[in-house]
Amino acid sequence: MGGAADNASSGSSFLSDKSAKIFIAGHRGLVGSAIVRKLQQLGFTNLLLRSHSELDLTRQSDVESFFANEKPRFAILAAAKVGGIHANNTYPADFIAINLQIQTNVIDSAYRHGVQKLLFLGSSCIYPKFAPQPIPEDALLTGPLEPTNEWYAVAKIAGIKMCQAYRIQHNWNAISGMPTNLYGPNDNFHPENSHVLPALMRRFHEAKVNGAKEVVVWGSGSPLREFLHVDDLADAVAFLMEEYSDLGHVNVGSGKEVSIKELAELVKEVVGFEGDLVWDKSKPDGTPRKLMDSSKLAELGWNPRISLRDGLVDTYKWYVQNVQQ
Ligand SMILES: NC(=O)C1=CN([C@@H]2O[C@H](COP(=O)(O)OP(=O)(O)OC[C@H]3O[C@@H](n4cnc5c(N)ncnc54)[C@H](OP(=O)(O)O)[C@@H]3O)[C@@H](O)[C@H]2O)C=CC1
Ligand SMILES: C[C@H]1O[C@H](OP(=O)(O)OP(=O)(O)OC[C@H]2O[C@@H](n3cnc4c(=O)[nH]c(N)nc43)[C@H](O)[C@@H]2O)[C@@H](O)[C@@H](O)C1=O
Repeated sequence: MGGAADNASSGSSFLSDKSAKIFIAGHRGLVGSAIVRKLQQLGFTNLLLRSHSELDLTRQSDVESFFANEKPRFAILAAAKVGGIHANNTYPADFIAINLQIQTNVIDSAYRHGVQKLLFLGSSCIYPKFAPQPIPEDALLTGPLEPTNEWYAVAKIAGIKMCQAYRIQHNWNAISGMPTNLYGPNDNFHPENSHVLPALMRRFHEAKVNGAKEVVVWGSGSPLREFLHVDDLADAVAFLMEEYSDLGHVNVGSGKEVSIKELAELVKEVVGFEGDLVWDKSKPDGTPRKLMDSSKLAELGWNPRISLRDGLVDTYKWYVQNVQQ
């Protein structure tokens, strides 16, 4: 089968045809739902969406049939097995196998069935545990990974390499964006398996409602993390679909880092919990520092807009209206 074509650099503009059929894989998740909101705001009218129960992306023949029948012009891959430090550390087989399956099926079928351009999403955990800070794109594969998420990272690195290989061999327009830690509406607020920001928002909220005196926070509080609101990420995705068609992956960060202790104090304040923090040092800290160098994206012309405080206020409002019992 021939595949899409042949024309990695000169495909027509993403933004110029608002009736183009665009497959957003994972449209009910944190990232996929933000991309849907963004594309709808931009006026796109032909979004192709399938829930996990309608199309299991780990099933190769189902994915192949789906692309053969639907023939989307663009594909954005925001479906993945995702979780925080505890989930990554507890289910290594799921994190490597499911992610390799989903991304291999989607990338290969998209190529075979004429998708003009595909965007793959990785994560800042692809970089070595002790990468130089801020982390430039070329730090990839220069040192050992952080053990709590190496299985997920290996799958994501394979996704980047698959996009590059299809571009090199087939001249196919597949690009990769590497977001930093994200948060916002439709996040996963599971008490153990989620990322730190939604986990703390839920824990502080429940403590406030129940009149608890203390909230437990994992680790030492010293690790540094960079957070980006998912609406900024969705804006960057639309930007990259329009402006970027090249081999190298692109970091997408806010450029601002906070310690987990500072984050916990900020979430506590936004939620309005007035008790104390207790640190559970039996839980892993993970990577000590993870700030990406997003200057490549800035030089292309994109910058984030939403501050952490504003994003937290917005996310807590959404949480109270949509999640809490
Ligand atoms: N959240 C973050 O902080 C970061 C996320 N990213 C990346 O962004 C992307 C999206 O993450 P995020 O939105 O947070 O994750 P979510 O868990 O919120 O969403 C993932 C989506 O993928 C779908 N999905 C999972 N497995 C399958 C499957 N077998 N078949 C079909 N659909 C499936 C899920 O559906 P269902 O829920 O029904 O299973 C869900 O809609 C991922 O690639 C992730 O690596 C990168 C950096 C940071
Ligand atoms: C996006 C990224 O997400 C994961 O990496 P991570 O950045 O380490 O993610 P995290 O949000 O789970 O933790 C950040 C820090 O916060 C501390 N922490 C405190 N209290 C809670 C807490 O209650 N829950 C969680 N999850 N962490 C907590 C926690 O101990 C750690 O020091 C990767 O596995 C990988 O999947 C990936 O790509």
